[in-house]
Amino acid sequence: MALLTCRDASFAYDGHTVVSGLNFSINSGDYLCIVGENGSGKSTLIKGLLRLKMPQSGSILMGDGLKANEIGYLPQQTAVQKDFPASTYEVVLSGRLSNRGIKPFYSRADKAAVEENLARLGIEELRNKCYRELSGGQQQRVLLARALCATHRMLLMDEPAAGLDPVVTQDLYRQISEINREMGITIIMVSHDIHSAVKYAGLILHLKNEQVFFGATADYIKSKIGAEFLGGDQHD
Ligand SMILES: Nc1ncnc2c1ncn2[C@@H]1O[C@H](COP(=O)(O)OP(=O)(O)OP(=O)(O)O)[C@@H](O)[C@H]1O
Repeated sequence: MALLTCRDASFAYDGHTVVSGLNFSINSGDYLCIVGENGSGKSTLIKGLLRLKMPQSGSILMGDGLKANEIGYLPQQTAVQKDFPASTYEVVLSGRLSNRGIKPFYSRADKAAVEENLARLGIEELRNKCYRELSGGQQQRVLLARALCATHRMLLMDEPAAGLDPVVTQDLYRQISEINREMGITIIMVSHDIHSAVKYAGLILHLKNEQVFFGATADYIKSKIGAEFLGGDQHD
């Protein structure tokens, strides 16, 4: 069975439907990019996949033994998060909170997971630095390490490269791609960077307040909607 299946799902705010006709499945190891113009429903769908928002109609099913606490999340950063007064180490360690259960202290396994993910993202030397003093790209790496501490199965990301310069953005996308290929972690990412989306993702979901495309990236590039979106101006 698929890891996640959206079946005829729609989402609404105060009874007003903002995205509908969602029908797609994600299998273990997939890399999906959700694309579309501003206000097309991408973040709303992410909230639905995280179970923070219930569908107005239809359903979202988890399969393959996936549990809600096995989904790591890399949010769009708010000003408050950027100013968080904790060290890199503490921020990454906090990714283990959902696995800790009722134990009052972090275990040796929790600390080992932090070391592993600091190393994986090449940020060991930032461990004692205050999170708010890091650059935007470094902060995203720390949040990625934190999300990896929470999951071995699926990462959801809402525009992880927002506000980063092009070089740092490409580095971040490369690292995310490695995490997908080398660790087999399923990636679902909202991206405004359509060119990077088609470069790295195997699957594309295009929203326009309804699902207008879901399928392989190669087919998306050949489709009318894909060609238009790739050729046109990005509204960002
Ligand atoms: N909390 C909310 N209450 C009411 N309407 C909302 C709320 N959040 C989003 N919306 C509306 O739902 C629609 C979809 O918004 P959503 O944030 O999902 O789009 P998006 O594709 O992620 O946009 P962007 O690319 O700008 O981030 C928009 O019309 C938005 O105004």
